[in-house]
Amino acid sequence: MNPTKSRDIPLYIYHAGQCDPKKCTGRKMARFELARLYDKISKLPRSAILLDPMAEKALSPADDPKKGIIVLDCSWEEVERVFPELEKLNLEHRALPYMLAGNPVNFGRPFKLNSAEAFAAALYILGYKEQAEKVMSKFNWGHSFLELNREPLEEYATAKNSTEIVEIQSHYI
Ligand SMILES: C[S@@+](CC[C@H](N)C(=O)[O-])C[C@H]1O[C@@H](n2cnc3c(N)ncnc32)[C@H](O)[C@@H]1O
Repeated sequence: MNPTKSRDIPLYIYHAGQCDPKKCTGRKMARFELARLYDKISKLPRSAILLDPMAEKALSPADDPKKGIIVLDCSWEEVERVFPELEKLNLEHRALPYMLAGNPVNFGRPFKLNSAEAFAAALYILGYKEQAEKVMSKFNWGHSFLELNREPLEEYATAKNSTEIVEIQSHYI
């Protein structure tokens, strides 16, 4: 049993200004006041968790999200160029384990989540399931992302640490 945690975790987006504003999930989250949007790296909070697909360590329930979670909203073609710009901030870089995108742009593609999916997945793994559902409720495909990944998400949420996350992930890849 892994009860859901009640207080919401602060969510931050560094917006690199590379996406189509009409399709951008980060901008939509900001409009609904579910996340704060920044266009300057210097304004981002320190000691938060940065969701980084290239990080060596996987996110796990052992991570402390109280200082918040940051997503870098940029084009997938630019991730290798933009992520190093955030190195100087001393953030906790974490990769999300194997999950499938549920959004129409990348439906069914492993690991390539959009910003809203990345937040929802991280919140779910960290035990903030209600907040994860709230984020996904603003998108008409949001429910399908959670349904598609419900089984691994439930398992990831029971892991003790990053090593266990990688072990669980190996059953899905
Ligand atoms: C590259 S942007 C693309 C945003 C997209 N244009 C949108 O409208 O949502 C997605 C961001 O979500 C986070 N993310 C996505 N998949 C991830 C993964 N497998 N591990 C860690 N972070 C991930 C990263 O912060 C990544 O930069």
